[in-house]
Amino acid sequence: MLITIEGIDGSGKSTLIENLKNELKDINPVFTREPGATWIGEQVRRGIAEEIDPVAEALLFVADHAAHLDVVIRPGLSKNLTIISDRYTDSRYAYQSVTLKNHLIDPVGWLRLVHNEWTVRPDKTFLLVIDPEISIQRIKNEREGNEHFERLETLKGVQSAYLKLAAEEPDRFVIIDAEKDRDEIASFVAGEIRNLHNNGA
Ligand SMILES: Nc1ncnc2c1ncn2[C@@H]1O[C@H](COP(=O)(O)OP(=O)(O)O)[C@@H](O)[C@H]1O
Ligand SMILES: Cc1cn([C@H]2C[C@H](O)[C@@H](COP(=O)(O)OP(=O)(O)O)O2)c(=O)[nH]c1=O
Repeated sequence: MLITIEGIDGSGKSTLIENLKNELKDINPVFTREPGATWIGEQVRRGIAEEIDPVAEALLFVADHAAHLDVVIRPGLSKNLTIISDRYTDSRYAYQSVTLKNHLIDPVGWLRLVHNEWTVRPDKTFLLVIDPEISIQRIKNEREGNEHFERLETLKGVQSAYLKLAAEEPDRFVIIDAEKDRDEIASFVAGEIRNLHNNGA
């Protein structure tokens, strides 16, 4: 089973994942992430830091995804493991719909074509939703915040793209109020994943 955790920068994904590692020890899921599950992730990070051409950047994220499927996702699913990924394809549909909006007429349509036929659809996606002003504040408290995605206007656009995706696939997406207490969020998501795991087993 493939579970993904999505949300804008500073929405609390890493915090949630760390808590899930504790709460789901009995299930022993595989924790993974995009970008960065393979060496291609290092090139993606370089591309982000250098603010390379948005089409080149998008295709690096796609290359990272293809390698991630090959090395982690498909082998894990074939062993019937429960996989939890910190970001996945919806990150592309949400972020690149913003970064490519001045380059392509229909960025999401283009991205769907690029992924079709080889990607693997998640069984469930938990989307952390937060006021982008609050997420920016959270990020500022802990890091420099110079990644080019970590800008208020960008994060507002990314979040509305995420919400549109969630509205299109209500059975897959679970929307989480990311402004709630972190322990409350973690125990709710852990409970949902445990149920899915038990029903799928
Ligand atoms: N539910 C929460 N309430 C308040 N602060 C939170 C919550 N979840 C995470 N944080 C804090 O917000 C910041 C960003 O969280 P993080 O998990 O790194 O987000 P992301 O991985 O989505 O970028 C961290 O300082 C973290 O401690
Ligand atoms: C997976 C993915 C991430 N991103 C962005 C989101 C993040 O701002 C950035 C780096 O991802 P990530 O390492 O998850 O960020 P963080 O610094 O919060 O741990 O890349 C995309 O634009 N497209 C994608 O397909």
